[in-house]
Amino acid sequence: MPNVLITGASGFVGLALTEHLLARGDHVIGYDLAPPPTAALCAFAALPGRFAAIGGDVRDSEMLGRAMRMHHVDRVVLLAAITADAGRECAMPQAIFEVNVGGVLAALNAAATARKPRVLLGSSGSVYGASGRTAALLDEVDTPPQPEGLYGISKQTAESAALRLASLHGIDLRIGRLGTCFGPWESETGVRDTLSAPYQVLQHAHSARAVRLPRDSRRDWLYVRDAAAALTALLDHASPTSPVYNLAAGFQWSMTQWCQQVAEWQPGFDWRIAQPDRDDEQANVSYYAPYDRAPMSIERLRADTGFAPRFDLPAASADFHAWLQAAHHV
Ligand SMILES: O=C(O)[C@H]1O[C@H](OP(=O)(O)OP(=O)(O)OC[C@H]2O[C@@H](n3ccc(=O)[nH]c3=O)[C@H](O)[C@@H]2O)[C@H](O)[C@@H](O)[C@@H]1O
Repeated sequence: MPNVLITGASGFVGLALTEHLLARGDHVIGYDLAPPPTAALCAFAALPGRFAAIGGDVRDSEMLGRAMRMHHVDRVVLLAAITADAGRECAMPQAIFEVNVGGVLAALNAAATARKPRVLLGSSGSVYGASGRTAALLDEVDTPPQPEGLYGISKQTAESAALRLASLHGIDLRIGRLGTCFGPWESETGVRDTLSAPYQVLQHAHSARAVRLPRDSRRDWLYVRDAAAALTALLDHASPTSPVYNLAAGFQWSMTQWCQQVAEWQPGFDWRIAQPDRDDEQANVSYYAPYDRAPMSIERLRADTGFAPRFDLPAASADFHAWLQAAHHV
């Protein structure tokens, strides 16, 4: 069974990927500043794979190298990130680059001191930036990356810098641009400034607060269990035809459809699109941007790995609801 080191393993996508890999018997070494939540440790203990957590700084190349050598790591997935909003961009611009770019370079240098494991860099659809306003479909070849925020800029920089360093070291590097995830294990990690809109709606619903959407909004929401499967498909692939892949859903649905799903679980759930002319009604769900980003193409991923998402909206909704109930979140 492969030994997989995951940076950012205590985060939203990191926990989902760890669970997915442990379920098939991989050994996972979670490397993160923060410890995994207790609920995740309990879930991991019931799975066939072995899990070990290391508390460490992602910028510390020596410590990463020691962890890779000690655990005979054959695969590395880089998910540690600061997902910044405008406030954090102003407050700590350097830290965003130190972690999102510096942490990636530190891990690649560490990998060069170990058995040169295969490396998968978790990048982001945010690298497309302004292209998302105009393109019909965000494609790895045809769509120019035009990141607008420091987060997207740092991710694009990480992609280019990682490709250069991996080539110098002779390391097998793959890059997966993640779509916008929702689902189990999402929480406020303190370094992710905008929680997904589906999660915000759930938080309001569970606190018996009415939801007022800023507008209806369509997006190619990616259920995090599909994100974990897509990352795994790219990680497993013997010889990808390209270094960069979109990891996305391939279909869209709207936030009003999500509210309808939540209303099925929670009778009496009060939601609507905010009507500012009615008593100055304010929206209480924040979207990432004032426009709907174009969906990401998954044709390259589908053609090369055979990946197909398992969770359309009804399937994701049913699975998420069952998970929330089992975890006593509802
Ligand atoms: O969709 C995306 O764009 C992003 O999705 C995920 O990010 P996510 O899991 O949603 O973020 P968090 O839930 O905040 O997890 C990040 C983790 O990194 C860790 N981290 C962050 C910063 C740091 O310096 N060190 C460190 O270990 C945090 O403790 C946290 O556990 C991926 O991890 C990112 O690489 C990806 O770019």
